Amino acid sequence: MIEVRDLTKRFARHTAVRDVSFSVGKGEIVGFLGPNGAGKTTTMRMLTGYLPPTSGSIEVGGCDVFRNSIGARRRIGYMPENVPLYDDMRVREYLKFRARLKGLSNRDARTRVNEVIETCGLETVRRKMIRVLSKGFRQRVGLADALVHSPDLLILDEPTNGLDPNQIRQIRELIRRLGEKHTILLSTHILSEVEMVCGRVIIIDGGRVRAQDTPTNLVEGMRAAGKVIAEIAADPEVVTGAISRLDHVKRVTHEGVEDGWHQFEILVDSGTDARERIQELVAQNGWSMRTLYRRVATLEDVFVELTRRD
Ligand SMILES: Nc1ncnc2c1ncn2[C@@H]1O[C@H](COP(=O)(O)OP(=O)(O)OP(=O)(O)O)[C@@H](O)[C@H]1O
Repeated sequence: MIEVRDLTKRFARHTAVRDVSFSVGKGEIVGFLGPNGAGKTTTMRMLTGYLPPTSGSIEVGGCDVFRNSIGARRRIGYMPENVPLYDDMRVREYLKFRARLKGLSNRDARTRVNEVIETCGLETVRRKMIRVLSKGFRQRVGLADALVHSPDLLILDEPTNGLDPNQIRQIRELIRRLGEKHTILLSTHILSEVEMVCGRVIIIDGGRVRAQDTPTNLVEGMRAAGKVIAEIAADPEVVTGAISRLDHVKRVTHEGVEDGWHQFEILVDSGTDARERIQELVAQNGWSMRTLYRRVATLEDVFVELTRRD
């Protein structure tokens, strides 16, 4: 459904997106993750044809987004980060207006608007002015707008941004339902959301793709790399230095202290387990230790590991 090849976008001297390539198959729900400023919005704006790339190519449903922009846009429903709505229009009137702008006949527009109002749970507010809607309902209107011309592909830029936990859950459920009929590319900062709805994840940072895989494979890869947590009552600098010198230990981070017990996070090489050697080290030095366990990795660990700045 989406084929992105060597996509680059430069703004004056700043390169926001560099040589990004990925594809999204029909029916997939793909999470697009990255820290602030990673290049997610810039990439999504290029995918939807709003921003021309400096170089590279994008095909959506077999149409080149720039050479055949009308064909591509017909297949794309885009919900930008801050949904621009007309506050002085009523929900139904606004959606009808948008449907007509997207080329639907008067009759088709009426039918589709009724359908998307139902799909997006907007029945109770269909006659309300957009100005009076809560943020959750505004997001639904944005989604209904993205859906009104029956696109195959939905591109959603932080659809749950700024919503309360109940609204987040409702929008997430809606996205999951939409995923039964549509291909979805979705950017978000909420990693638990990605684990719940996305079959695959693309992580970008500094404008480059750092990883793309299923959430499970990413987490498994991380788990294989392994993290051990230890709480030791001894000088943290001495402990950090000694553990760092053990074989297969990649990094030791002093996480904090509680009642004299210093907590350390120890990253070890794939397939190794440093716990026995840490135990020996603690015994040899006569330190006290109250915790030593391997920690199960989460998608958040993968994200932090791939995008950390130090
Ligand atoms: N029109 C522009 N002119 C100049 N620089 C820009 C422009 N748009 C974006 N940038 C820069 O490109 C980089 C990527 O921005 P982008 O908005 O794509 O990031 P993002 O991953 O969507 O971040 P966020 O999660 O904060 O929305 C940033 O450094 C940003 O300042």
